[in-house]
Amino acid sequence: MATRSSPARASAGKQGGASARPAKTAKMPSTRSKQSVPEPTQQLIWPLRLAVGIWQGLGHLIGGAIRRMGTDVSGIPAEDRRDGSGLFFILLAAVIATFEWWGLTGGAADAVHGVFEGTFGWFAAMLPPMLLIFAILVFRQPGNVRANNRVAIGFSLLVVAGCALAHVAGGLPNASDDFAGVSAAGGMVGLIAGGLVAAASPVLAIAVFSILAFFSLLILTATPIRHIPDRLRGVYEQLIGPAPQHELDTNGHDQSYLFDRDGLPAKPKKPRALRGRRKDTDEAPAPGHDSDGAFDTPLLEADDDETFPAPSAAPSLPPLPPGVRRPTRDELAADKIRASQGLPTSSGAYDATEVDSAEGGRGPEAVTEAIGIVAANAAAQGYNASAARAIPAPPSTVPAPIPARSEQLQLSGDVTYTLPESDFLPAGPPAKDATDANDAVVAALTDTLNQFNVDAAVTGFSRGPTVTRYEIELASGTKVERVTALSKNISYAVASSDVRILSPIPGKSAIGIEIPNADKEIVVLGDVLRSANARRTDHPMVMGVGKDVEGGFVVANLAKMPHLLVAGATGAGKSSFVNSMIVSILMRSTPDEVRMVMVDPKRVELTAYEGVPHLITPIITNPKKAAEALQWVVREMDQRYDDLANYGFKHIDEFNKAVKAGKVHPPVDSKRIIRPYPYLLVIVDELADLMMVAPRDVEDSIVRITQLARAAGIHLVLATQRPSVDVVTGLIKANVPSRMAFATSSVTDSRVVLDQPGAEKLLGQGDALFLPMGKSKPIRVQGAWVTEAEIKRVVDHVKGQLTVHYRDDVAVEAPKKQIEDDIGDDLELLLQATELVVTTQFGSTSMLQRKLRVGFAKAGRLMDLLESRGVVGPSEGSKARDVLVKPDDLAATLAAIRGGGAGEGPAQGGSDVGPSEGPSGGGPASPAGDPMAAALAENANANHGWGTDLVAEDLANRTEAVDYNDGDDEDGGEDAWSLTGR
Ligand SMILES: Nc1ncnc2c1ncn2[C@@H]1O[C@H](COP(=O)(O)OP(=O)(O)OP(=O)(O)O)[C@@H](O)[C@H]1O
Repeated sequence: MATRSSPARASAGKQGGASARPAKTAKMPSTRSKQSVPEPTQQLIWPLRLAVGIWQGLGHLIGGAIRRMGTDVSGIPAEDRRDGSGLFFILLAAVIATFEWWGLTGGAADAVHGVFEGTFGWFAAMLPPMLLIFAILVFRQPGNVRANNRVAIGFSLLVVAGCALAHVAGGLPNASDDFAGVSAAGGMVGLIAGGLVAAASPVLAIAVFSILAFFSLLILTATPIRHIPDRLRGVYEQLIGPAPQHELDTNGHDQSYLFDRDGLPAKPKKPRALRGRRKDTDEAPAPGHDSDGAFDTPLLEADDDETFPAPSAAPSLPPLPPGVRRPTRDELAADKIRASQGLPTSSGAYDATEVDSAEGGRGPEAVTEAIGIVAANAAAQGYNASAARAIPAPPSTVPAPIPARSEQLQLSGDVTYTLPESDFLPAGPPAKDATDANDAVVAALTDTLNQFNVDAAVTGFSRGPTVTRYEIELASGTKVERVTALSKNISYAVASSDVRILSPIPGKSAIGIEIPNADKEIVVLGDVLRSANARRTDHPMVMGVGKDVEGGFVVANLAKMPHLLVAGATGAGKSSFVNSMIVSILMRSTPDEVRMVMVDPKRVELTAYEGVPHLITPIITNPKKAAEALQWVVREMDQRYDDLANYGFKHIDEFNKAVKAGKVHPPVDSKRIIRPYPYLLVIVDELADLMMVAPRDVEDSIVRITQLARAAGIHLVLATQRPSVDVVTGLIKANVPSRMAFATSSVTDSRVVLDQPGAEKLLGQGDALFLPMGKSKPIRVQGAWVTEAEIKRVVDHVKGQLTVHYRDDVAVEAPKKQIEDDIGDDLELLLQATELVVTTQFGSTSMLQRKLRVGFAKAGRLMDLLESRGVVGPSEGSKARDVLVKPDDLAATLAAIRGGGAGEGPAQGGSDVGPSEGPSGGGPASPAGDPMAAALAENANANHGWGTDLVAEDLANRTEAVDYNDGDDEDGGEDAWSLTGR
């Protein structure tokens, strides 16, 4: 390590203190670059300009059509397209086909034919399809330079090998006396390549060029040699059909039908550690062991074959030219224009105004300018930017559709359900591996390290969508603290206050410095769902989370989280995340597999989903009703546990699997139809509103659900913009193991969410720290973005498939009655006490004693009643209690207490979640000594639904047997879950 000296450090070091006088040298390039340089096309004479214009127009026309074919990739920004080149290859293919395939003759045609044939022999006829394939790649993925280069190299080698073999097969003609023979064989290419080797031995030539042809095919298909058997098997299965023995996971989902990024069945996993991958080394569970695998994690990670090339394959960055041009200014300008034109940030991602103020009010142009100045300075000192290389990002997904589900999506009621098409979520612009802004930051960091004589070097960086992580390696004997102590200077050098230092990068002997990109990129949900990670499984609870700092897609299984807390300040990206989550579910699951309860006290965030058949109740906007719905979830959970216990299963997945296999039978005398239980996802998009209304009830329900619901297939997602201890209480936190922290307003809030600082330094707008259950270090991700138009398209499709059937039992059975009775004759006193406590905002028992002239015991009782109604917090010893109701809400609180006291508790008003006139009071008289019958009776009484639909006769029978007291329930029980297709 001590002897390692990168060119960057060595050269910059030699310059010594030169960097101490940056102003003079730095100004020059900056001033120069401000002069308006005419566009290259403007300098051309007009006929030429016209020709260029026509060429580009034609290119865009053809390119646009090709991009819309299959998976729509028309979102590629205009400045990233290479349509002119694509058009060139298409025309070349057309010209060669005209002469070589259709044999156009006479005059110039003969000459052209002579050139092609003379050069490539009869192999010239093979060129058009190759050129056409290459043109399509250039049109559809112009940014994927690495893949395009690979294909170009593959084709070139194939042509050389083909021509050489044709030359040998043509009898090794000689150019001087038989040029016609050369043209009829492998042309000049064949003569030169094949002739040289064949001079030694024709057999050797055949062997060499056959091997070369074979390798060129491997290069073209990006197939490492060791993967050849898998690929062949994949091709075989594509042609003949998959092997029959598919393994099902415990939920009955096919686990063996997994896809790699080429759409072929994936190969078996290899130990990740051996491949030297930079990401976390958690091994995803083997297929078929989904729910009980050791080291289980909610994260889904893809196989890591050639998708992570060795660092030596990394493209070296071009050195910064002297004078440093500032293309990021253009890129930002283009970004802003795109934003203002709604392309592709059409629904507000990175609003143009927000781009302007992204860096502490100075604006990204100022940042870029500052970075450019430092870079110019470093360049003037001989800095060589190629010392630090872009660490190749995980592959950007080759647009491929979300794979068709391997099972027949047959719903109960004989309804065939079609999941939304993959192209409902279009592809985003291709990710960039490195930009000039990254070079400039590398230069600035190197400069800073040199200025402070720290023996360290920037050895690489990995670019994510919003931040880039630069890696710094220390020479031996250099303290880590020497770099971490420079955090303020680094911030200064790169002109960003949002610098985050990771020491070390988990799993690496390197310091990571995360710096926001001046040119951020949007992570589109469609891309995340099409990534190899997401395509590994068709589990219905898998959601697209976003992209990590290394540019890898982050995909997680909500069923394994098993509960998630989402927190962050206003505008940080919570609702966008919740939208991505819901759309992921709608894209991948049927209503028979996943049902949702949505709680949206803000009333605007989730309205788009009203009426989707995955809902079990209309979207709940009233916090009080939400608290009741949570109590229903607890009852549902108990219900499921009863079934698990009665039938002897430990997890709902096993129960469902057994039901699907026909192994679960109801008791002989019952006509109960047992169906699989769907997963139940409960989404609360503002926990604080619920905690304001009924802190104790809500906390109790949440704690009960989170402690037990995993096995019952019930999962909670709690979002809040107020991650304070009164909202996210210790008990809630202890039971919600997975966390998603968006930018918080303080380090205290970050600690509440993550138990560690970090979230306060996030950038907002979807930048987040994701801490899935079982991980100790959060992963920095840029959340996936889904536009309103995409949401609408998916929702319309889903609603078109099925009519929603809400359950009518998601309500509470008179829960407050007992408490209301507690008030007894003290209603007036309680109202006065409420008024007193709320107006003074002082929750003191002795104050009640004095002002209301009551004894200590009475005052204490009033205070307990106030606590039970959420007016004051719990007792804190001798201190006054917290008052939870603001003076503005006094009238509503008094009305609620009055209503409750008069025997019309809030639960009995019109309910968001259905009428509460379900079976009331007392459990049914179950047939003595028959636990199964008792459980069934409980089903019918408390919870007519899920996998336990009862046919009408059965209900009628048991109405007699169990004193079933409400005829309405027969209807409810019968059709609560029957899904009618359209
Ligand atoms: N993943 C993302 N990618 C790009 N931009 C995003 C992303 N998430 C959020 N934004 C930007 O941030 C804005 C605010 O996001 P969002 O409404 O989700 O925040 P929020 O945390 O839910 O705020 P509130 O609590 O006020 O509802 C969005 O309008 C969008 O411009």
